[in-house]
Amino acid sequence: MLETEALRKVYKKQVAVDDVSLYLKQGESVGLLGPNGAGKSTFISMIATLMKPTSGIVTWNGQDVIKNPNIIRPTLGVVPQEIALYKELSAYENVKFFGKIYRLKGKQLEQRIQEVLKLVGLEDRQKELVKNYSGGMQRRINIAVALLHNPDIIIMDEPTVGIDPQSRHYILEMVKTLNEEQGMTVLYTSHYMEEVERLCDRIYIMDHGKVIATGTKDELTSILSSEETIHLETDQSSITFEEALKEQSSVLKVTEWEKGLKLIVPKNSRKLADIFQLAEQQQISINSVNIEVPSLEDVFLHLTGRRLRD
Ligand SMILES: Nc1ncnc2c1ncn2[C@@H]1O[C@H](COP(=O)(O)OP(=O)(O)OP(=O)(O)O)[C@@H](O)[C@H]1O
Repeated sequence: MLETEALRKVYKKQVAVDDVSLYLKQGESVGLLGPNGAGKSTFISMIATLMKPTSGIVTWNGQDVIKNPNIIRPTLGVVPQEIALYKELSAYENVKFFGKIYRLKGKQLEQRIQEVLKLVGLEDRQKELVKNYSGGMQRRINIAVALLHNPDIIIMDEPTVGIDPQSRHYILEMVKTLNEEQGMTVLYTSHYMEEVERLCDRIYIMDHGKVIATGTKDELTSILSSEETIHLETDQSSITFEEALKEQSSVLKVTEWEKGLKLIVPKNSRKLADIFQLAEQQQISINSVNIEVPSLEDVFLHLTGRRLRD
């Protein structure tokens, strides 16, 4: 088990990670969900022994990782956010270079190179120079490098940011396979709640350096189980309509979404008739109404008053 206790990092005066306690059991897939700047990269740099914490504890099977980084390094694969590859070399040459750093040799090295290239779906294009790869393909090679030494745990820092949909789909499926079929323990950071919902058994929601909620998706959304979300699709935006809705006693929150307004109301509050009446008074046409169970995005909004992607 990998565990942190009150892990903290202060950069000059900025508290980037504020006493975060988290655990990862063997074989679990755990998500760290939070907006940009929440402290996710700093947190995982500390558990990956790439950065010293200001205070706090990291243990791997009960042993102190900060005092002795070598107890975790051989079992850990880290996929950083930045692409860390030699662009003038081919994918094969890159993976081989890093394999040698992991002290793999000869037949074993060749075998592992081909296994990881196959895993990331790029074995057919391994001879091409990395500079000619798309951003998504480069990310996949970055992941291949992290898997070379057959780690038990993989830590991925927002691996799908800014890449093409095909590579994104490939990476998500691969993470699922690594976890479900090969039993690899996964720590996956993202600001895309749908990725974390899809991949992770348990989720930590982080904001401003702190863990603000944790649990399974069902446990987290049950924070809002007494509420439901109404999506109103309208043909125009209207501040007065929005304000009128906010004044309704049983409307808890009103926010905008791309096609209209999103309302959080107590469950079964039977607000629809009132909403339609208000819309008519304001001469707003409602094109569709959709009542939804809450998502992790709603949980984040509820806890912080902001949207995840602000
Ligand atoms: N080297 C540094 N020196 C000073 N402040 C830093 C440094 N690295 C990060 N920070 C600050 O610490 C906070 C947390 O940053 P961090 O990169 O860990 O967040 P994040 O959740 O990973 O976001 P992102 O996805 O944008 O990287 C931010 O406010 C950031 O500006």
